[in-house]
Amino acid sequence: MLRWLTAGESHGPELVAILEGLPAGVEVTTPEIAEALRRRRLGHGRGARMKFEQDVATIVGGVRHGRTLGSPVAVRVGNSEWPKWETVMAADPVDPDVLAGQARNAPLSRPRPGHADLSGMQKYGFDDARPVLDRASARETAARVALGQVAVNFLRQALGVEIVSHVVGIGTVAAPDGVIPGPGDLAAVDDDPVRCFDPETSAAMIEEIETARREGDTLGGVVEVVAYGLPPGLGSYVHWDRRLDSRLAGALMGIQAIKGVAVGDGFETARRRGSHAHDEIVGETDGVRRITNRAGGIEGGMTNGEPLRVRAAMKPISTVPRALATVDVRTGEPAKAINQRSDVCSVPAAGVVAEAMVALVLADVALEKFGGDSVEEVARNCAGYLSAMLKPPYHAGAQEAAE
Ligand SMILES: Cc1cc2nc3c(=O)[nH]c(=O)nc-3n(C[C@H](O)[C@H](O)[C@H](O)COP(=O)(O)O)c2cc1C
Ligand SMILES: C=C(O[C@@H]1CC(C(=O)O)=C[C@@H](OP(=O)(O)O)[C@H]1O)C(=O)O
Repeated sequence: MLRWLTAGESHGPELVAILEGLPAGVEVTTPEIAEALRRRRLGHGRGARMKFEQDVATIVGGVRHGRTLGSPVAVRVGNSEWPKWETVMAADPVDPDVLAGQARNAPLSRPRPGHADLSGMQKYGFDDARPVLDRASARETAARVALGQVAVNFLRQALGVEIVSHVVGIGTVAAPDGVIPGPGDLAAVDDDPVRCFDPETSAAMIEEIETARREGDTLGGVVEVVAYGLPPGLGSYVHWDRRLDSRLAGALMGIQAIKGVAVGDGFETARRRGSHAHDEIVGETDGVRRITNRAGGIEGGMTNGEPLRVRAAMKPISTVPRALATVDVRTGEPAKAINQRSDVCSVPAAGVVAEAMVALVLADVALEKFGGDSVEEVARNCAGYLSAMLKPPYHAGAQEAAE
């Protein structure tokens, strides 16, 4: 079983992330993790903080000379802005006179609609939204992306799996169906300002973001993650919590602001007749394949050998510059929500986070299926499974006749 945990606040000194259960021998370096973190900062529509803040990645456990040891992998993602926040966010009590002089330390008493602020204050008994928003913030996704890169390397090295993501919708602008990046197209996607694989749609998306910015508004959208090279049979139909689709949905919904997940053609499939909703199977000399991939590579909660395709829908950024109505919790009077600097649209970044979550879940189900304490052992187990896997025709006589 693969487990992962993150800790840290948005304006704290650093985020900390641990990945436990990975085999030994996965090649991974600090520059690769730094590159994944750089990609997460990409995208037209990101706010000022993305420009001046640096993520400082350090691997502090589980890796030696560029290879995992089989022990927990621990990564720190330092926040270069920490000196500005040090007093406000200090772990230990700070002299009240020193704190009184800090503008940043003023209690945030006007909770922002769409954020965790108000419910978090009620739940944990805070009269200040700061401790809530600092952990609820999507800054935490940097820690997940750092671990996701380790999972990406494992999947590539053990199974030859490649993961790409792209933006398929921003606001009401949608990319045409069927325009999907191939396994080697990630750099091409990243070159686009909104990480959209269709140039015409990309231009319209940028325009949409600029219009929202001018109008003091924010946007959401839809990202798609595609994984190539997965063997059939990862996940299972035998119990709800072993279904790969359920685990992917949970992991993607666990990203801040994700409000919907669709596997394959998702909600569109519900509008079709059965004759046009499923993927017909044809025999080939070396096995079987589906003529279409409407299911997105998952049937019965398992991979079916076709590319995995999963989408996540992100709500518009909650900190709307044209500030939304709220209540000042000190007075109970109507107020405008706190309005710090913020992204107008973070959908391209959410795509990179979604890749990480998909990679972690796929690494988990791959290890469940193939076990193994080293990358080589996992690869051997997978190769053995594939070579022994039943291929049509199944009955013994036909197999013998074919041989
Ligand atoms: C990559 C990424 C960046 C985000 N940036 C911002 C931001 O700058 N401002 C903001 O208000 N919300 C931002 N969000 C969204 C908030 O974190 C999210 O709306 C909030 O946590 C509440 O969402 P929830 O109801 O799903 O928890 C971002 C989300 C992601 C995934
Ligand atoms: C810091 C990141 O994203 C932040 C996510 C975020 C939120 O509310 O989720 C709000 C903004 O931070 P602040 O409130 O300090 O302006 C974003 O910049 C990041 O992605 O690294």
